[in-house]
Amino acid sequence: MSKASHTTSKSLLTAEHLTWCTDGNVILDDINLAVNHQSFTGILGPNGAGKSSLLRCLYRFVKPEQGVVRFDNQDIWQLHANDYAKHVAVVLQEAPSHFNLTVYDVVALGLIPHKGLFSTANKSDEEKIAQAITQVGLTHKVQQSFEHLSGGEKQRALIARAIVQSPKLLLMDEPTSHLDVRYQIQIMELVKSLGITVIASFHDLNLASAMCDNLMVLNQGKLVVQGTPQEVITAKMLSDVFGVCAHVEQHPQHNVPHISYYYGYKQDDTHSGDEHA
Ligand SMILES: Nc1ncnc2c1ncn2[C@@H]1O[C@H](COP(=O)(O)OP(=O)(O)OP(=O)(O)O)[C@@H](O)[C@H]1O
Repeated sequence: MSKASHTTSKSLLTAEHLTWCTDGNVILDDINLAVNHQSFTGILGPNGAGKSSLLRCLYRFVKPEQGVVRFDNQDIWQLHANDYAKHVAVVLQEAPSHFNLTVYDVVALGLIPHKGLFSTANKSDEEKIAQAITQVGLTHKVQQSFEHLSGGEKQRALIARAIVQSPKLLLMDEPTSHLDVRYQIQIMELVKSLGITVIASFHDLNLASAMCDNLMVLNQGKLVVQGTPQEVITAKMLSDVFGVCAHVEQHPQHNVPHISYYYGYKQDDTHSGDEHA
């Protein structure tokens, strides 16, 4: 279990001593992290731990009080906003309002950082948009109003928009929160297959374990554990950070940690039966 990160030339994104406060409270407390090119990083942690706040600092929505975030070795606050937007796509928990826009229109918005607001899509752009819509399984909804999609369909449309943007870095805040189990797996495998760098927050720890190369666990604004799923997903971490009792074993298909939660346990039962603890 590693508690420190090491910045290397393989890092696309780094944060050093990142601290963000609001209303007199420290929300992110001296975070250090390094995310390698083409890796898939999961951010875990209990409600209120600071996952969304960290993502907001990484996509330049809020400016930290202290510390620096670097993208390709450049301080993100020294970059022109549009230059950063060309390389970084964001999929948030709450779908933005896109009144009167069809699914096609919303997915096409992914072109704006590259082409500007008023340019029209060419043939290759149109093919890219159509392919992304197919990849997320929304071909039958292409002319439907975005506002009338279900929560999961909106999430998939926004992931298609991110695919069209062709970013180097994709940041996602609980990207599977509205997806049924088939689309949770399918969409995460699609995102993984893009070969880009991904950072996503998860509440589904088994999904994160199966999909991510690296995991970072936040607790009360601090980055308390980081490493591979094997290093991070242990009964001790689940007890210490989430306050739950669980058994961790290897997933039968691909040997990553797989959690079974115990219900109605007494505190003394924690850590029972887990060789990873
Ligand atoms: N703009 C803000 N003003 C005041 N408090 C904030 C603000 N943004 C975040 N917080 C507080 O910071 C803490 C972390 O919030 P954040 O949304 O980052 O947590 P999270 O780990 O994403 O939680 P969840 O799993 O519930 O989505 C919370 O206590 C929240 O109330």
